[in-house]
Amino acid sequence: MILSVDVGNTNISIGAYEAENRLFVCHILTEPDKTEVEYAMLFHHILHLHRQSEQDLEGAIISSVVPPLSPVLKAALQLCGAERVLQVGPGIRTGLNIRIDNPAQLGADFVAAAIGAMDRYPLPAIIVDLGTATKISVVDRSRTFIGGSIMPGVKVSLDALSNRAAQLPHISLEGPVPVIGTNTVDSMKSGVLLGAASMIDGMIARYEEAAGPAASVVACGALADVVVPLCRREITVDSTLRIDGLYAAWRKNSV
Ligand SMILES: Nc1ncnc2c1ncn2[C@@H]1O[C@H](COP(=O)(O)OP(=O)(O)O)[C@@H](O)[C@H]1O
Ligand SMILES: CC(C)(COP(=O)(O)O)[C@@H](O)C(=O)NCCC(=O)O
Ligand SMILES: [K+]
Repeated sequence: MILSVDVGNTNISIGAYEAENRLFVCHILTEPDKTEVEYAMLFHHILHLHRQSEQDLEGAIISSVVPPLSPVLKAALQLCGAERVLQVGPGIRTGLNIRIDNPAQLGADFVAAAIGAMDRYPLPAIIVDLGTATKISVVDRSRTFIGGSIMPGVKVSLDALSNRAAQLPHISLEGPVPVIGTNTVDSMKSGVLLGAASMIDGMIARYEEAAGPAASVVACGALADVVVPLCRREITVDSTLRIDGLYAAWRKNSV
């Protein structure tokens, strides 16, 4: 069994794989102060909860945008018996050409999602990743990552708004979203959710003006389920894009 571990600024997403099969997916909170033993205990329990044995754990692949946690998670996975632990970064074969000013600067979550997209969807692909930050990027027909956009995440901007405005409550993003709000909560939902959806539609149009029509538009990230249904553009939600992309990278490096 191989674990793919995608460390974002809010959640650590974990996928377990055996040959062609994904055995389970789960998410834990990103907690930079936890030690390797604490993460090892979490991995241990996660495997147990999913009726998997630590004995079967062969290796793992990590993508991390929280640098101090990378060595901690690597050590935790080794404590659980993973002999080989890879990390997305220089020296790892991904099949993706990264053609930006400084490829080493690119967040590993962009890389993981791009590998997932080129593995499963027709190219050129536009990828919309709705995590802590909202990210949009494009992989062209020749499997080249040509660049992207980074904006405040939907929840991050909502929280910032509630924190900064004395009369605005903290709200959840569930339920119906009216276009024209007639009370504070509905007006916030309209602004934040339809605003994000319209921004994404608008950005996809601009990406296509700049890079040509996309053969696929794919979305991932925990907020994709809330925002993508509000978009006008047809977008495929693929919640396991990053962790499946990581496993694809593992396989490319294990021959
Ligand atoms: N059910 C949920 N579980 C986790 N995060 C959620 C959930 N619903 C919304 N969120 C929000 O989604 C964002 C995290 O998305 P995720 O794709 O896990 O991001 P990251 O990889 O940056 O940690 C946070 O802003 C979080 O508040
Ligand atoms: C843009 C990000 C903060 C997004 O993080 P996330 O939403 O996945 O937690 C992360 O990809 C990052 O730190 N990137 C480095 C800068 C870059 O990609 O250009
Ligand atoms: K994550």
